[in-house]
Amino acid sequence: MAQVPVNVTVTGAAGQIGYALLFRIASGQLLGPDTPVKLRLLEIPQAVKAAEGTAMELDDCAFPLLKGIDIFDDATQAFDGVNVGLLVGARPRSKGMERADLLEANGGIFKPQGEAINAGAADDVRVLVVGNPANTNALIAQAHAPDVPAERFTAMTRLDHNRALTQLARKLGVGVTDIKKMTIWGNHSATQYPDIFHAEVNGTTGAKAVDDEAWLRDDFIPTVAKRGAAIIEARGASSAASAANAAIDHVHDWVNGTPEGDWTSAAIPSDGSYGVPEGIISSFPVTSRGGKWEIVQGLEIDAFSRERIDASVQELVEEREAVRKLGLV
Ligand SMILES: NC(=O)c1ccc[n+]([C@@H]2O[C@H](COP(=O)([O-])OP(=O)(O)OC[C@H]3O[C@@H](n4cnc5c(N)ncnc54)[C@H](O)[C@@H]3O)[C@@H](O)[C@H]2O)c1
Ligand SMILES: O=C(O)C[C@H](O)C(=O)O
Repeated sequence: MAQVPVNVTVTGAAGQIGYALLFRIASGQLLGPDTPVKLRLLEIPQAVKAAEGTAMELDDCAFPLLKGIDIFDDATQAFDGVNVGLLVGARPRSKGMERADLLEANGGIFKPQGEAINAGAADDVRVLVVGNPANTNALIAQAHAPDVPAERFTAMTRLDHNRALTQLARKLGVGVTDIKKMTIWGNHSATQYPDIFHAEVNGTTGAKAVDDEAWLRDDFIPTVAKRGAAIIEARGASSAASAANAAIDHVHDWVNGTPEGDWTSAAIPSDGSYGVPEGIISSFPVTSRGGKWEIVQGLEIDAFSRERIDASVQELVEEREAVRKLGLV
């Protein structure tokens, strides 16, 4: 029997991440080679024409799995029947903008999108927020979708995870597939903490294999945490193909499961594990089984890691306070 297509809604579809993402979704890389998809693209009215151009190109690829493309400038319509929501479109920080202004501007996007998901999403909806500040935007959307299980709202730290894998692999002269159990903790921001104490590399830990605390502290952690800014500096635009790639990885693993003997990183609502206050959407080491993320339990956290996890989590708590004051959560 022919499979029913999965509805994938992508916001910010005419943006640079959207352009790198849509073709990979349509080719089957998001959900697998046997799963047909229908794309529902959401854009602001001024960018609908550009989204139409991208849709023409998608048509021209004749992807066997792509069963339809609809374009909207209205969130309620775009999220009607959505199974997978990729919330990419966001308001970037402009010159002179304070953090509270940025959070408020994004509240104007993620509140109505949360409401639209609540109103029309399919029962199995899964949401990945990519648009920055991703963790807190996810929290805002979640707050306005009370009928959707809270754990269906996640934010992307998979790009940070992948960046950390490459940096460590380079340092050790190994392949990225030789490294398992990398972890990103906290916020998708410069306070994030990439943790190699639990990473496994050819029978030892990442930290022991490196055996160089100065490199870890002064090179690895800041390189990973500030990589987004370094890309903007070099490219004159923020990361796009790598961000799209990470979004594909996140949803693919969420739906299909993480490999045995490994884990990944995703920002998911905290259940209080590792002293992270319940409810904030923070990055953890996670596995996915049966379509659900689970936080890896029982890891020993030493003082070096504790300090860094706490700092990033504190930033998330402050962002939650700020959006609470704005009445957004
Ligand atoms: N979490 C991560 O790892 C990560 C990595 C890279 C970029 N990002 C973030 O992803 C976001 C998108 O990046 P980009 O490079 O594609 O930006 P972009 O400016 O190229 O595209 C954003 C698109 O979103 C659209 N948009 C704005 N408001 C919208 C709304 N209310 N509904 C629907 N669409 C809307 C815009 O019209 C634009 O086409 C940014 O916030 C960026 O900071 C996150
Ligand atoms: O868009 C940004 O500010 C950077 C982005 O989040 C990234 O990590 O590449």
